[in-house]
Amino acid sequence: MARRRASQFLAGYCCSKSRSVVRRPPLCSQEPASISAPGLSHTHGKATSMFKPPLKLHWKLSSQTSCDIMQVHYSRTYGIHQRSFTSAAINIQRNPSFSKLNSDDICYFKSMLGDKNVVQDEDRLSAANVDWMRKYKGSSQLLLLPRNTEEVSKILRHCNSRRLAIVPQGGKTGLVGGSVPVYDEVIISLASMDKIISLDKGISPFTIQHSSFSVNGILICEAGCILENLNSFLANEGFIMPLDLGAKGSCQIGGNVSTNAGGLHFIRYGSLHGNILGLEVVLADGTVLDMLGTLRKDNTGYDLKHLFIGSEGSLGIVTKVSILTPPKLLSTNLALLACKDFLSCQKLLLEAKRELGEVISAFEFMDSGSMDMVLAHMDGVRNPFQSSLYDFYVLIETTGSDESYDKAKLEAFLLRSMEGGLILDGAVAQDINQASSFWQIREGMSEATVKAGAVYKYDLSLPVENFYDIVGEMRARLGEKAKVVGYGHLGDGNLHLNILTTQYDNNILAQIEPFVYEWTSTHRGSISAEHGLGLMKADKIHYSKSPETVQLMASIKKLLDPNGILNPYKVLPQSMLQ
Ligand SMILES: O=C(O)CC[C@@H](O)C(=O)O
Ligand SMILES: [Zn+2]
Repeated sequence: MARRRASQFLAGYCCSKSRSVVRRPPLCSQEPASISAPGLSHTHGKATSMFKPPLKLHWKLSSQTSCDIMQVHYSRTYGIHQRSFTSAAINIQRNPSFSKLNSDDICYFKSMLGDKNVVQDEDRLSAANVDWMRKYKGSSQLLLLPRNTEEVSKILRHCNSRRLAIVPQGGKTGLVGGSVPVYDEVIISLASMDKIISLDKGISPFTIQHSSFSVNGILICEAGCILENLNSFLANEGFIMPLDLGAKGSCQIGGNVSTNAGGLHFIRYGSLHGNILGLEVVLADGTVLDMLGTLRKDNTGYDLKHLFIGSEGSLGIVTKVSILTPPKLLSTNLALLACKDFLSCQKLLLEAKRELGEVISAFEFMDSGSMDMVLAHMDGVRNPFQSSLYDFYVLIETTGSDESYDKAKLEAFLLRSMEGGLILDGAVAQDINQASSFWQIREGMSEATVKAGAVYKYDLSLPVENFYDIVGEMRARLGEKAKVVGYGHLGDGNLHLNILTTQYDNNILAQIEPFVYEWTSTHRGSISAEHGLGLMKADKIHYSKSPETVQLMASIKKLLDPNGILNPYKVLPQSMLQ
């Protein structure tokens, strides 16, 4: 790969018109289909036809692809079976203490929710029983659609007294089987609870029943609000959500909170533990816990909301959320860069933190296998570079309030990095369409892995110095049997290790696990950085948490949900709870 001269690299965007790039246009954006791309140093003449209008990503697979995956899975792993896992290691029996639904239960739910919110229709049930990857599948006979907290409370009170297990369901975009039933759990969908209750803008706050304080950018909404809709609403008011995910078009804020989702802007805005100001949660017995505060500081007793953030619906159902929303800044810049090795990516991160500091709003990374995969499987995603593939790519987004200063700062940083050899090639988005097309590459990764065939997914937190080693070790272990790719949130030390094969195979799985968990544990990493444990890793928690810690978690679960009806078989080993 030829090193580019820095002057070549910078020629385009230095001379280009200064335009801020705004990510993620609202739905139905009417951006022009073609653009001139003076800023893409290696895409002159190519970009105009290359970049298409932004596509919305909803993590919905075409039925053809989905069926193929299901078929492979069913026929090769379990035959026709009500449970559908990629992992033979998951071998859980239905909890015998749970009751089976009867006609009285259905009558009760219908009288309380109305017929149309008590779903027994086969098609809708089969959609609700399976996760978006079509890897995890339950056999629930009932989907309930409560419209408010009171209805959630009544459902839980009834289910608890009858010992009917339940699974709370948001947008079903999870990757660890946490949001679908394992057996016949009643599915409680929060989709109908999608009201925005208030936004305190700090100037003329709406009336908020829980607080009369006026602090900038506090949104209160119901749990079923779709993340992207919240962001669109906030954009008009001058704010943004502190959270951004590839699945934003489908995922719901209640699910985001329950899984403590991380995503693309974590490096800037941090964890939901820091951004959630309050929650309303319904406990297993129907008790409504009103913790819907809007205060930045509140040390009165234990801060119980944190128990529910990331508990994956195993301790209670989140029904309302109060969240800090940062101001929407006007200047956004996005650069897609190619690096020769992982060490360069690491150094680039260090230098970027030093030189760009807090204006960095995303620092994403992908290896050449990931790029190759997304180009092969995602329609409309194009390689913005003329060279075939580089070994590593980094996506840096900066967001600030001073357009010319931010742009000049980023340009100077890129120039220095290129001269220092950390960057081989690069492109800076010149407008919204180019920015969207860069993000499509990164945001298309997850869907591409599923379209590529059978995929084993690992979501690891690792010290940056060991971050990429596991990819090499896994390649050495698996040889030709699988394609191993790595991408993720380098700025947060979060690697998405994806192992792609043509079909799910227990021999391959045995070569991956427990090795991947042991390796992560040895390097003092986490086996669950941002996707949760769900069903996939409930019995793997000990790789990242001490026995005493897991024991305390099990005690808390038993205290809050003595009958174990909330999202059973997930998060903690079943053996500790029955
Ligand atoms: O599919 C994956 O492995 C990761 C999904 C998501 O967390 C992402 O960062 O794209
Ligand atoms: Zn991620």
